[in-house]
Amino acid sequence: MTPTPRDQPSFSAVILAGGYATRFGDDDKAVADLAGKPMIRHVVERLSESVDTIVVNCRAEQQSPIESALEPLSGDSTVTREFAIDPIPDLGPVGGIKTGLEAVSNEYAAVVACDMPFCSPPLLEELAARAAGHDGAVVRLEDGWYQPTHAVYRAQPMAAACGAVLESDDKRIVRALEAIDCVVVEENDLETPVGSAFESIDTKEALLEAERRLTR
Ligand SMILES: Nc1nc2c(ncn2[C@@H]2O[C@H](COP(=O)(O)OP(=O)(O)OP(=O)(O)O)[C@@H](O)[C@H]2O)c(=O)[nH]1
Repeated sequence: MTPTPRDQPSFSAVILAGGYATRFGDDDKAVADLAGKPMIRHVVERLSESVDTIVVNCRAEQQSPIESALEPLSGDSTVTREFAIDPIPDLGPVGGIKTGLEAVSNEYAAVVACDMPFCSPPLLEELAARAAGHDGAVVRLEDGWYQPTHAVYRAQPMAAACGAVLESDDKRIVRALEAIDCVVVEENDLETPVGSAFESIDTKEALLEAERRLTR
């Protein structure tokens, strides 16, 4: 049965902004300019439609530039922003998800990558509704790939699963998804249009292409 909005638990958001963005070059893609605003700001502004608490996960030296990129945020003064700094950098997205979710006080949280400027609050709301009573909801695309960095999780079990994965030999995020009660939503079963929600900006070329679309 399709979940109704009434079933949707309130949720926080974690933005993953760590890592070294090797495909992007020397710059930090989180604060790279996209159509006149830092990329992470696109993500924060979108998520502010659906959540009242945003946890930004990054390395210690990224915090100050990201804070600058997010100030002042117009019209979202009700959104609380916190930072969750990776105790060990470069553990990959699994490490970032663990650190970010451990800082969340809500039972559920959306996890979104900082390089997904077209992330979709309505889609995350659908995933939150589908996750209700479970440990998470993640989309599987037609090509079989999961979209774990535009998903909703119950914070505590997913953080623990990520911790266990980091301790194991197989550090793939799919192992954490298998360890929790995660609802897998096939792309074709989604009620919300996906649009470009899952598009990640990994290179300078992708940034220019996204800029062209945003400014035309
Ligand atoms: N906290 C944390 N986040 C990470 C780490 N690696 C990647 N991420 C985040 O996970 C998301 C997906 O990252 P990827 O594109 O797979 O990796 P990346 O490091 O950003 O880029 P590449 O080096 O080009 O693969 C992005 O939001 C990154 O900010 C990490 O080591 N720690």
